[in-house]
Amino acid sequence: MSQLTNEPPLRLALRGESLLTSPRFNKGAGFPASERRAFGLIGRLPYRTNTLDEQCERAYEQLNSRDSAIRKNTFLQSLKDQNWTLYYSLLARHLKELVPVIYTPTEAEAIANYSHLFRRSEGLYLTFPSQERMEEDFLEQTEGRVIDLFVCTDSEAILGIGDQGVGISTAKSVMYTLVGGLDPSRSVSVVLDVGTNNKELLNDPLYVGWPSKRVRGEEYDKFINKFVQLVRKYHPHSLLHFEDFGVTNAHRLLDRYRESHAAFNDDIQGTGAVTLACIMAAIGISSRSSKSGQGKRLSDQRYVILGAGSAGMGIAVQLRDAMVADDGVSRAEANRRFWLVDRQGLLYDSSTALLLLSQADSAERREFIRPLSESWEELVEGEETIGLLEVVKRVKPTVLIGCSTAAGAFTEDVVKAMVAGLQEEDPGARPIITPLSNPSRLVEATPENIIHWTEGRALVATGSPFDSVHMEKKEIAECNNALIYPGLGFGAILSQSRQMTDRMLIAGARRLAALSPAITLAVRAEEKGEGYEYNGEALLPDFGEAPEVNLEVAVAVAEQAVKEGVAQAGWAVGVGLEGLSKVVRERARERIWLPRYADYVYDENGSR
Ligand SMILES: NC(=O)c1ccc[n+]([C@@H]2O[C@H](COP(=O)([O-])OP(=O)(O)OC[C@H]3O[C@@H](n4cnc5c(N)ncnc54)[C@H](O)[C@@H]3O)[C@@H](O)[C@H]2O)c1
Ligand SMILES: O=C(O)C[C@H](O)C(=O)O
Ligand SMILES: [Mg+2]
Repeated sequence: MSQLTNEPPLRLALRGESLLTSPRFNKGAGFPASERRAFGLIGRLPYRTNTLDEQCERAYEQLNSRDSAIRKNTFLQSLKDQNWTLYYSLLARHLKELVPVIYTPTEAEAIANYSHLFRRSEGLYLTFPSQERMEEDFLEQTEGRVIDLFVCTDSEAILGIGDQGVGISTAKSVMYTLVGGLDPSRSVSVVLDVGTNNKELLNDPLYVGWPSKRVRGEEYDKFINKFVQLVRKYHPHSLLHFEDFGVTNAHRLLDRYRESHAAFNDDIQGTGAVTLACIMAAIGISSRSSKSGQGKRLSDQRYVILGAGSAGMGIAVQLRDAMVADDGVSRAEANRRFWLVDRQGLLYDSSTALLLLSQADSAERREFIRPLSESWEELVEGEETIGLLEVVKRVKPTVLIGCSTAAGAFTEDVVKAMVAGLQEEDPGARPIITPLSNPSRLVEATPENIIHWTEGRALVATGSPFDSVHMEKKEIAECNNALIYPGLGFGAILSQSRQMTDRMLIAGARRLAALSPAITLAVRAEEKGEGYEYNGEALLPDFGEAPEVNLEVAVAVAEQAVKEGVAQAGWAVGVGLEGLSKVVRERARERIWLPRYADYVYDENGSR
């Protein structure tokens, strides 16, 4: 028995060098004397045994001797290659500080330099020219393993930095463990290498991916399908997470697979869910601040979204679905609350706009196209594009969302026009502005600027982390899908849901919104019968609280899966609604993986 955890010792078949080079089981200087003897490690390690605390202290010192975020990122990557327990313990102890180092925004730089920083391979690389042997390669790494999660990418639209050939899935998997509590030995990061159209990479002799133009069309679909069918055949209960696929494939693939497997597209659904939570919280604050009523309901708002790609459409659809579910409005009515602006300006039914649309896969977009009849005619005479500023002046949005990759697109003019439009109705109105493009340098406007241009009135959240703004002490929430997807995924895995349904996503978002610091304070004040005034609290919980928050999200999602009858886990079958919450929470707590050393005994038939 482990003295710390009361768990039985782990039976291991690895010894000596193989144990020290297994990141999953290695303890480095943390191996106690008894295990050093049993596993042939005495001469392989210096004398003293360190505690995990001491190891973390040493690793933190080493990390801090690196002077830039990218060098810290590479150091942490090496640590992960050596010792998972130490890596995750260190991250967990400095969560808020280190999430931006291993994930957004530093991960963008790491991926852009993937081939030059490359040291050790990680995960499963499935490459187009080797597709004949895909099953063999897949089984080589997965056979006999229990796998809960596959995170796959074809790297065509990495964050806002475009086609990177290979990258991203490992950083996403790390967040599943770090904040979602998923056992890292039960997840696989998959690179689906179908080439790249990035000329710099193609011309780089050190590029490690397949140096060929991107495969498209039927051949591409067949390749992806082959992979998905392997996942379905060998791991039918796993969650299949799609990340950073190009806009022409993202929706299509999700629609194709989501009925038959628990498939999830993070850029569409993760972003949709975290933004829904953020907007719910923001409306909670704006409606309390506004005299004439900015409106309490999602359907009371006017939304302008810049960038109608995977994220923009995911957000529109998620907000729309929540309006239909919560506000009792029809789908058509809810669609009319949105004005989508892309490269060609407002999406409206002019011939040019439709021609541009037909070049992209636009089934989702079509529902949101504005009819020309709504008094834009005089504006478009002789010119076909209706730009963001004009849209903002006309629409007077209460919510402005950016997921365009267009750095600085929310100009002072745009933001001030939004304020002016709202103040016509109510001088106390609070514009809700969320520039979500990543990494930080692509943000549509910095929080600092937005807060100043709006004289402190705006409610702001961003995609990448930003410091708080001192004017009126505004805390800037990070509205990044990593605040919710680990919990959404854990909920689906915990319940072995056969699908990730829309209602599971809404349940997760609703739970996250309820945990908003700004809302929590408002509700507390009201419960005590005290007056409430917004004082700049963050709209969403901080990443430092992400593990607790994601546990709550997971519980909400798993509960919803049971209620909807899509949960297939043994514990979920036949469990009644009464006491469901308690059962789900207990199951979740049992499943959470925490970075700590188990005791080992040698067994030649044990794990390796
Ligand atoms: N905060 C988050 O959690 C989160 C999640 C997903 C995506 N994002 C960010 O959102 C951005 C978009 O991601 P995506 O996955 O939707 O990419 P995408 O390529 O699918 O979509 C981008 C869209 O923006 C449009 N666009 C490009 N330039 C524009 C301009 N100047 N004006 C208006 N529209 C323009 C493109 O035509 C496209 O439709 C990225 O920067 C990404 O990092 C953030
Ligand atoms: O990766 C992130 O930080 C969020 C999102 O998935 C993105 O593509 O930007
Ligand atoms: Mg992404």
